[in-house]
Amino acid sequence: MRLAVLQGAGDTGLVAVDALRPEWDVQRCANLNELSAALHERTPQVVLFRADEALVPLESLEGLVAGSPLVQWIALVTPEELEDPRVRRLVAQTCTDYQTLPLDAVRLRHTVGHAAGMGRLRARVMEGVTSPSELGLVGASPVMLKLMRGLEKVAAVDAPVLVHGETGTGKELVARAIHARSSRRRGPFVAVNCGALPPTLIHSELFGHERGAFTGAASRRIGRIETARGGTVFLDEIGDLSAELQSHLLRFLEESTIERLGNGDPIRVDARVIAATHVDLEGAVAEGRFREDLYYRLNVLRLDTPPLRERGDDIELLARFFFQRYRSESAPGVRGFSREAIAAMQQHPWPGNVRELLNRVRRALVMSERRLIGAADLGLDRRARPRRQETLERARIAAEREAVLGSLRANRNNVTRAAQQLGVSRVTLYRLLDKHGLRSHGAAEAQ
Ligand SMILES: Nc1ncnc2c1ncn2[C@@H]1O[C@H](COP(=O)(O)OP(=O)(O)OP(=O)(O)O)[C@@H](O)[C@H]1O
Repeated sequence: MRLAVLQGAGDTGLVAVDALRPEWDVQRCANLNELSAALHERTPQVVLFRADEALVPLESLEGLVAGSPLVQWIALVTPEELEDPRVRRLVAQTCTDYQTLPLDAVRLRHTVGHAAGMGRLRARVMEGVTSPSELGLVGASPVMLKLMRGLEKVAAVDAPVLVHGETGTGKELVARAIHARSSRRRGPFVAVNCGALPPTLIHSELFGHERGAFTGAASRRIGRIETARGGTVFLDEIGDLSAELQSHLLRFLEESTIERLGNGDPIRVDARVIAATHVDLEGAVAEGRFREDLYYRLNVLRLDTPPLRERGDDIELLARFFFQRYRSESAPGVRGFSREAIAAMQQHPWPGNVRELLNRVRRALVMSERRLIGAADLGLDRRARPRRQETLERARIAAEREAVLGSLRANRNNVTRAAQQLGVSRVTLYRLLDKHGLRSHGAAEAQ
């Protein structure tokens, strides 16, 4: 069995670790980079680490733990270190067990053996469920694990898939993961954003055209669906396709043939379609904007990417993951997130989902001037955000403006009559007109 040890500064008690040999194949890691490499290359079942801030920022360590859900982590701590609430949290929330220093060889052997057993048990529970990180997806929340299970199932078959979810929830990442786990993984993965191109261009983008098919078509062009031959084509924002393109796509799904613009001959193409949408396609069908037959054809295998606000602790996991990924862009010395920043992230509604989180963390990495990224660095400082009272205030101002405008309209811009109707003096009404920038409405001139 394999064991990795992240050594601490001035470590004592490593004799006890060495005593685990030869039953355990022990690898010593001098720093976080070495441990990270060991996790990828040798996949140890158990990691022993010193919760030693001098060696490694605890936040960074948490990020590493998050990325290796099937490894059992055992903290080696002094009783004093356990007095630090951050150490306590790390141990309680992420570790299988802990040992107090100085190490006792017998107790250590028992603990790592027990952790290895726990690891096997956990692996069996997770059987058939690929860990999100293995797919490039970070997350351990129940909604993400459900998505993973669905992803495994759809990857095993070859039918079209519909991925539905709010913007920035990882639909493309999910599509890539399906492709990577499918029998087509050696073929190409071609992504097209159907909403990003004007209707005139999207036709030839998807299906290609022959030379001279339209003015400006100087040469033949192979469409993206054809380019995905043997692989997967990912059609993002499928709800934006025109009626004509919807029928071409339906034909492709039913007959596996396409026609290039300017040439009526059907061309056989073997490519799997994964479509994505952030809009409710059922609604679009009801309104006649999306073909019902195409919808049913796509909706056979459907996955929903959950909004970030429903992923609980994944928010923190993802933040630490992005922190690690973009760390090199940061000012030196930035070591993690403050507790206030974590709390602000938990409370934020994340309308832009994972993409928004990624952007906020990246920006904070560049902007932060302190050791720990604060809520303000993430743009989530509650003091800087409008408070509820101010929102109410804005609503009152809007209502006031509406009332003034309505009364002026009803009284054909006669200020005297409007003032009477509103129950204020003319002077007050003029003040209100100035306040709301309504003098230009012609009201002031009308008496
Ligand atoms: N679970 C995750 N783990 C790690 N990175 C993620 C995860 N989900 C999304 N991301 C990252 O967030 C960004 C947005 O993801 P992606 O482009 O897949 O979202 P989308 O739902 O397809 O967005 P849109 O609706 O705007 O097309 C990408 O940089 C992606 O790598």
